[in-house]
Amino acid sequence: MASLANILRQIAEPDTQAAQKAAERLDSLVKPLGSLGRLEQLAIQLASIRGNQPLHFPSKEVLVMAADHGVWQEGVTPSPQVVTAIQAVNIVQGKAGVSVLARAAGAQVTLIDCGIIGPDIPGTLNHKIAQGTGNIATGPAMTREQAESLLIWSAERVIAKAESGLSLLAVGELGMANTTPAAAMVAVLTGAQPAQTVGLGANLSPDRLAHKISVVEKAIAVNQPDPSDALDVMAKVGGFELVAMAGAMIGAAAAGIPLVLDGFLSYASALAACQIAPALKPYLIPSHLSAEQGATLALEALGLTPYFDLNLRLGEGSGAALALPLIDAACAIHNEMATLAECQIEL
Ligand SMILES: O=C(O)c1ccc[n+]([C@@H]2O[C@H](COP(=O)([O-])O)[C@@H](O)[C@H]2O)c1
Ligand SMILES: Cc1cc2nc[nH]c2cc1C
Repeated sequence: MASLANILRQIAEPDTQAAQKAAERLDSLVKPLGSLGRLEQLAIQLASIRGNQPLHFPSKEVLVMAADHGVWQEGVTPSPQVVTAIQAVNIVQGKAGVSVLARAAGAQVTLIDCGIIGPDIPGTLNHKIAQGTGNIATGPAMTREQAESLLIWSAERVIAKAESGLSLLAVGELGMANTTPAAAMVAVLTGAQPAQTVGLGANLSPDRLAHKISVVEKAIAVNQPDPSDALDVMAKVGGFELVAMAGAMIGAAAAGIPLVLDGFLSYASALAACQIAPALKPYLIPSHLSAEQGATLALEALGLTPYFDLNLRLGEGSGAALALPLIDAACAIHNEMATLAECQIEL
């Protein structure tokens, strides 16, 4: 296993010349200057990541990280814990929201079991760290060693996939109760109060919100995570799938491929990943604004503006999968539109 420092060293700055070339090409196309709005900025960002390679993403993966959470015991979610295992099966069998949306976008779905309670699940990639995390309301989610080795394992897997042809990665997650550790991570990493980062998750009854906030406050008080040490924050108040997503982000940047974010849980992971590796930021592509309370705060802390807001809060990578056609569209305008000159238009 490589060291984290070694992986971080592989993250290159995006290619400013390629970005400049793409910007010039977009300005020459048969349209009023800038009229394709943020699609143009997206094409420029993608070009800066692709460098000399054609602006095209033939091989896309939606990577779903899944695990269970000890804090489920605190009554912070209405979902039975076994839904994590059941829905993992649905995802790999092509029946879940993310499966359908990824299929429509021409992307493959991979589900990594980082710690789902129960036996190994056929069709998933098994990397169980434990049968769920520790309960963050009473102690750490995992050890620092577990967090670091999972982060590195996840980054290395993405690097290996990119070496065998993967050109674009979208992340997603699955884990009953995981909006609780994610809210704790976002609070600690941004300095916000838990009351600003805790939301209703997957339909928690609003009269249980105050309890969920108190669980996050307790998790922070009991574990005392160090806000300047994202690995400490993830180990103490995070979750296996949240660490694995952060690792995938680091791996994508190290491999020079774009990484599409999903919802609130991916924002929490991105905040941690960006603290560990600030150089990965230019590789991140937001998709949607999650409906979870705290989503705007987390995205603002990341300095990212989402591309769409459909009131989604499914997770699984569903919003990230929905952004893939937008990415193809940004490439297509850059590659296929005629120029003003070809059409004898002078502006
Ligand atoms: O993606 C989001 O923004 C999002 C917001 C709320 C809930 N979820 C999904 O719902 C589960 C967590 O919700 P909860 O209420 O059990 O903490 C987990 O499996 C997530 O994929 C996802
Ligand atoms: C059915 C179901 C599917 C999910 N997918 C992500 N979180 C979920 C929570 C539930 C309850």
